[in-house]
Amino acid sequence: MSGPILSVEGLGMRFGGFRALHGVTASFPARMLTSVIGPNGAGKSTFFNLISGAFAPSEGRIAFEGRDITGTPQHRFAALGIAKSFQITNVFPALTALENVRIAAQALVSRHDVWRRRDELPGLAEEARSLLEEVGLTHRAGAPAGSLAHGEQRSLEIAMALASRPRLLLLDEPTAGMSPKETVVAMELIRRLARERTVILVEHKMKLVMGISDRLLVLHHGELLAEGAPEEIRAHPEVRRVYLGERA
Ligand SMILES: Nc1ncnc2c1ncn2[C@@H]1O[C@H](COP(=O)(O)OP(=O)(O)OP(=O)(O)O)[C@@H](O)[C@H]1O
Repeated sequence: MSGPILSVEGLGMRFGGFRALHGVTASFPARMLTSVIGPNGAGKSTFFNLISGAFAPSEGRIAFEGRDITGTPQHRFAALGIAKSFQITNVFPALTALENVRIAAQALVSRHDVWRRRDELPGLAEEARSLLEEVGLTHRAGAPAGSLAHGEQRSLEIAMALASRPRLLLLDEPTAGMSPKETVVAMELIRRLARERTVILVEHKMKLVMGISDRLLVLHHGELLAEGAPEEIRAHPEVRRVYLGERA
């Protein structure tokens, strides 16, 4: 097994006097799918916002590939090799699926090539097509993004996140609002994506991620309650008590 791609030490976040997250120390192995789960209010979104740079932590450190990135502004994350896809649908509805991905890819390339017309940048259309293929949307390339089904739009957002060629992909409740059928497709996609890169997934529904995760972290009341392989988490008495509740 290779070393951790991301590690957090004593990570914490306060909102005014309220401690939403406290003392979380954990490592995320490279090329694995780790899910961060926990009941309502456990601190999952706060944790996601800290490791994706949306908030600077009130306490603790974050290291990416051995480098301290604590407090790095969010707009620098893509250049570091970290991308995220949000719960909120984030596509340009009037543009085609392909154009949406091409724009995401352009945003990175054109930063280094400001004099050229953006639509002339070489290789971008091909790059966008291969990203659409990776998320299973080739057949929808020419469709306006706004006409895609909800699940397809979420896959499109993932393709846009992949445009920065991240080594670490962060996903916040990627199946929120999906039908059961769309959820199955999304889970298969995420599992496939995790073969090529590291994925950290934040999810409320434990059952959903048990089958696809290599490892799980369980948060409860803002603290790390447990971590381990799915079978360890499933059998963990504290997790069963706080999370599975009625079946404990
Ligand atoms: N901006 C904020 N200001 C004040 N309190 C906050 C803020 N964001 C989160 N909290 C509180 O911090 C705690 C953890 O919230 P968080 O959203 O991280 O949990 P969660 O595990 O994602 O929950 P859920 O599954 O319900 O989305 C909650 O009690 C929440 O009310």
